[in-house]
Amino acid sequence: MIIENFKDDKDALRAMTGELVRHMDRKDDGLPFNLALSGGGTAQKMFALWVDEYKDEIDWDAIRFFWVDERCVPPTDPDSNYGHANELLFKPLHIPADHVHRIHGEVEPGTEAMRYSRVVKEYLPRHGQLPYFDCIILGIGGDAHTASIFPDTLPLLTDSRNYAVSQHPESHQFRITMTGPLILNDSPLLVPVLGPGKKEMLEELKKGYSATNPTPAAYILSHAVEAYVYSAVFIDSFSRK
Ligand SMILES: O=C1O[C@H](COP(=O)(O)O)[C@@H](O)[C@H](O)[C@H]1O
Repeated sequence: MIIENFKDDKDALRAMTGELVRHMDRKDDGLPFNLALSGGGTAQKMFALWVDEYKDEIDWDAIRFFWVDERCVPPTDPDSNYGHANELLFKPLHIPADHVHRIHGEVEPGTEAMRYSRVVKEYLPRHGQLPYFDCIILGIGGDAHTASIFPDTLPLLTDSRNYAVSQHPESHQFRITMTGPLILNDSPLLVPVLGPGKKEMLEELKKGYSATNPTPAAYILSHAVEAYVYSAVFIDSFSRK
């Protein structure tokens, strides 16, 4: 895991986007680039920057969009991760609907987690037994949750399903989340960490996953083959193999 600190959110997102573009350039099999998006405030900033600065810099037509997680609400709900991507990215860039594979947050969560697990299984190539994304953009919350795997839903880190149902510990909102084995199936993890209240959590992350720091983010970042954290929350840059 490498954590690099930048002077502000935009610079962190620019560095992350540069790495995304390098991954796209390296892919030379002529097949679509399968990208898994996260949601939340960080993703909203990222979409706005992409439209402002990367409209003509990224081959948008080559990308097929998937999600790391979704809140179980309709797409028109202000909480919908797809809803933000649609308003802030897909509509402004005229992304074709058949390039977007969203999680149906409006459907019964258990049924939808199974359906989306199948979609990903059928659509994506495999590495070993599991589907493989060309890049996963992963977020981390102030409580060190990642995807929608929260400190009180740790079994999802080793769940054998591709996607499963989770629940936010405070709001009790249902979520559908990619599970640990799929997140850790060799896909490059690009991890922008922006927003207030995340400094302490990042300092803890540097210590790695242990009995005293058993958080979802620490588990994922400690077990990932390649994970790069782009932050702007004022910690020293850090690298650990
Ligand atoms: O609830 C969620 O939170 C995380 C982090 O979001 P942020 O607002 O702190 O940037 C996000 O990665 C995840 O996709 C989302 O559903």
